[in-house]
Amino acid sequence: MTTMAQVICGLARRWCFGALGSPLQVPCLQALPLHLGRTATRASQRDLENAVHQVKLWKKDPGNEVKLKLYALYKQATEGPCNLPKPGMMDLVNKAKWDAWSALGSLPKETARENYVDLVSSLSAASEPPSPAKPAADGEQAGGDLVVTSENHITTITFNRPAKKNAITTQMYQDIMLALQAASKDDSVLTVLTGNGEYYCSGNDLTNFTDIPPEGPEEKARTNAILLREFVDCFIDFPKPLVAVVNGPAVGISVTLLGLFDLVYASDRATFHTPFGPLGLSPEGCSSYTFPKMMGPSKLSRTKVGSRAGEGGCQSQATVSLQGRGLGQLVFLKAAEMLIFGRKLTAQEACAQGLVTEVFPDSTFQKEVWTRLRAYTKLPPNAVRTSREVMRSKGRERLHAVNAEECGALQQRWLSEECTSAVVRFLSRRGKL
Ligand SMILES: CCCC/C=C\CC(=O)SCCNC(=O)CCNC(=O)[C@H](O)C(C)(C)COP(=O)(O)OP(=O)(O)OC[C@H]1O[C@@H](n2cnc3c(N)ncnc32)[C@H](O)[C@@H]1OP(=O)(O)O
Repeated sequence: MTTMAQVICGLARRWCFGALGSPLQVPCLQALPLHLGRTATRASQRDLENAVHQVKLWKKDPGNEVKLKLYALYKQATEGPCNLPKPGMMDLVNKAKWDAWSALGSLPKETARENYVDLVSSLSAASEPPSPAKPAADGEQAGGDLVVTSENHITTITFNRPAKKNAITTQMYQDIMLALQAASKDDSVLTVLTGNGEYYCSGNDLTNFTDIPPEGPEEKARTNAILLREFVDCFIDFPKPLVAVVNGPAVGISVTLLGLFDLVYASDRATFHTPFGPLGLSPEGCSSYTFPKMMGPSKLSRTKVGSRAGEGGCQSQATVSLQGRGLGQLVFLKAAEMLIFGRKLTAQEACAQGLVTEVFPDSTFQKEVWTRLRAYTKLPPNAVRTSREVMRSKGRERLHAVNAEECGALQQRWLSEECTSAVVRFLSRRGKL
C-alpha cells in the first residue's frame, strides 16, 4: 500500500525535476541540522545572492529534504515569517512548502539568511559534478579493473582495463557479481555497465583459460562453467533496469549479455562481435535464445515490406533471399550470422537488428546518454521496478534453463582441441606463450 509520505515524496520528486536552480521550488519535511556557528561575519544580502547562484550550479540533486529546507530559509530570509494561507490537505506540494516555512516561526531574517548561506556552503562540496572516468593514455587507470560508483540514483559499473581493451578477468566476474548484488539493494533506479577508454569490452580474458589447476583441465572447465552460470544468473535475476552504455567495440560475452539488458545505447564507434566460431566456442549469456528472439520481430516486419524487394532500404541480401522460406529460418539466419559465423556488426546494424536501442554520434555520446539516463531516474522508482519485473518475470525460468544448457555446452568446448588451438594462437601472436 502506498503511504501518504510516499505520495508526497513522489509528487515532490516530480515537482523538483529540473527545478534545482530556483530556491523557490523546493519541497520536503523534516528539519535539517544547520551550521549555526557563523561568528566571524554575518551573512550579507550579497552572500545570500551568491549562495542562490551556487545552488543553480549544482549538478547533483541534494534531495527533497534539503531543497525544502532551502526553500523555507529563503522565504524567511527575504519575506520574514510565513504569510501565506494554509493550503488544503490535498494540495500536497504547497502544503509541504508551507509546513517547512511555517516551522521556522519567528526566526529573524538575518538568521535565516545566515543559515541558508551556511547550508549551501556545507553542501556545495558534495554537489560537485562527478569526475568522469578519463580515457587512459597508456597503462591501467587507477581504481582497479572494475570501478563502481553510485550517484544521482545511478549505479555505474565500469570495465577499467583499457590497456587490455577491458577484457574480463576471473576476479572481475566475481566483482561484477558483487557489484550487482549491492546495486540491487541500493537506492539506485538504474544500473549501468560501461567501459573506460577506447573499448567497451573485449570479452572474456583469454588468459582465464591458461592457469590449469593440478586437478587438470577438466576441473578448470568445470569451475569456469560454474562461474559463468552464476555470473549470467545474476543478470537474469537482477531486479532493476540494466543499461549498457557501449562506448566502443564490444566482443564476446560483453555482446551476448546485451540480450539481458533493458537499454543498450551505443556510440557510432561501437561494433558488436561474437567470434565464437574462430575460437572453437559456442554462445553464452543466453544469446542462443535472446538473439533469435530479439532479431525476430524486426525481420518479420521487414519481410512484409520486402515483398517490394529492392525498395526497402534496410533489407539485407539474406533477408530478401530467404523470403517465403518460413520465418523460423529467417529469424535464425540473422542470429546465426553473428553467433555461429562471427559476423561483426556496426552499431547501426546492431540497432537495425534490435540488439541496440539507439546509436549516438561519438562526439556527443556521453553527454546525450547521461542526460537521458538522469531524466529516467526521476521517474517513480517503484513503478519502474514493477514494470521491469512484470516484463522480465515471464521469461526468467526459460532464461535460467538456457543459461544452464549453454554453460554445459561450453564446458565441453573449452576442453576441445579447436578451442585450445584458438586460445594458443591468440596468446602466441604476442609471444605470451
Ligand atoms: C568464465 C569464462 C567465460 C567465458 C565466456 C566468454 C567468451 C568470450 O567472451 S569469447 C571472446 C573473447 N575475446 C576475444 O576473442 C578478443 C580477443 N582480443 C582481440 O581479438 C584483440 O585484442 C582486439 C580485437 C580486442 C583488439 O585488437 P588490437 O586493437 O589489435 O589490440 P591488441 O590485440 O594489441 O590488444 C591490446 C592488449 O589487450 C590484450 N587483450 C585484448 N583482448 C583480450 C582478451 N579478450 N583476453 C586477453 N587479452 C586481451 C592483448 O593481448 C594486448 O595485450 P598486450 O599484448 O599485453 O599488449
